[in-house]
Amino acid sequence: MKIAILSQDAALYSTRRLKEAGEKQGYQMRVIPYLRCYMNITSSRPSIIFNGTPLENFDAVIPRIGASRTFYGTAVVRQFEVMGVFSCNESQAISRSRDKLRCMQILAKEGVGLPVTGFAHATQDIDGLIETVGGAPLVIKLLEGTQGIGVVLAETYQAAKSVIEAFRGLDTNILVQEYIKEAGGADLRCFVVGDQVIAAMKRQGAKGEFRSNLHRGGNAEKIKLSIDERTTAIKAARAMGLNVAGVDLLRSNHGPVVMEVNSSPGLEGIEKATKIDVAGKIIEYVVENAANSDTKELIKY
Ligand SMILES: Nc1ncnc2c1ncn2[C@@H]1O[C@H](COP(=O)(O)OP(=O)(O)OP(=O)(O)O)[C@@H](O)[C@H]1O
Ligand SMILES: [Mg+2]
Ligand SMILES: [Mg+2]
Repeated sequence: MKIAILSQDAALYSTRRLKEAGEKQGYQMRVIPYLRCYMNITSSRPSIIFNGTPLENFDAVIPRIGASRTFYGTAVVRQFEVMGVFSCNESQAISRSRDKLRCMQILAKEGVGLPVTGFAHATQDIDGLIETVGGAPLVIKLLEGTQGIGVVLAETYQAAKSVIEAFRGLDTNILVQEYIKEAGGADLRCFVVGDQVIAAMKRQGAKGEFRSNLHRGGNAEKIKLSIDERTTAIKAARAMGLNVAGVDLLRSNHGPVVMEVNSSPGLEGIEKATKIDVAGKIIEYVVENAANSDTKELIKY
């Protein structure tokens, strides 16, 4: 079996581990920097060309598309799909999950627990927006933020109002969210492969920090999930149509709530915290499903 890892950087921990795990299981692994591929999209025999040579005879692809590369990255994944190659996450599902708002709308519709959340751009009715999520304290987020940057805790009504006004001046999209104080500055990363959570860790923010991001000085440890947490993570991944997903949960008074579903979850933090061979489990899933899939019959792009 021949498997392509679509990744811009062969030296990244996740890319290296997937390649290594695949080779260890006896498969032919190749890292393809997708931005350097071009495609013949009109031919009746669709192809992808890399370094002057068509990429042929692949049985499966594992997309590791960077957040800022979603458009071109998903186009390459889609091209593999029209060529009949199995992708462990479909291009459609990756695009869907990259839009945080779309993600929450889908999860809400599917009955997955979420923090009470409002979404706004330039509302004049700031009081109404604050009331929607039950008043202060509340969390305000820039939709485009990452690694905890652009996530603000407003403890009082006045602070919330000032921050929303300031963000409104930036002409940007904002999320206003119920503050889950009882989470105690921690979140749970549930790593879903197929219909199972194969590894889970708890990330705890630095002292006095409500954001648990490892980039903000948090630390991670292995954790055992409750059945409710496990079910929520699996349901969230399924609602998004993702076979491999990192689902982030908060432990709230009203049960587990989903903050985010990631379609290219990193392997380093979770493998180091749990000592689980996550890369190996992804390869096993890919091999089993590439063999059984008949992607040629499906129209799913
Ligand atoms: N409503 C909330 N209540 C309590 N804590 C929260 C809430 N929202 C976010 N946090 C904390 O802040 C951290 C960062 O928030 P979030 O994950 O939404 O943004 P981000 O990490 O910047 O975005 P991304 O995950 O897309 O990179 C979370 O991991 C969590 O610990
Ligand atoms: Mg986050
Ligand atoms: Mg994220």
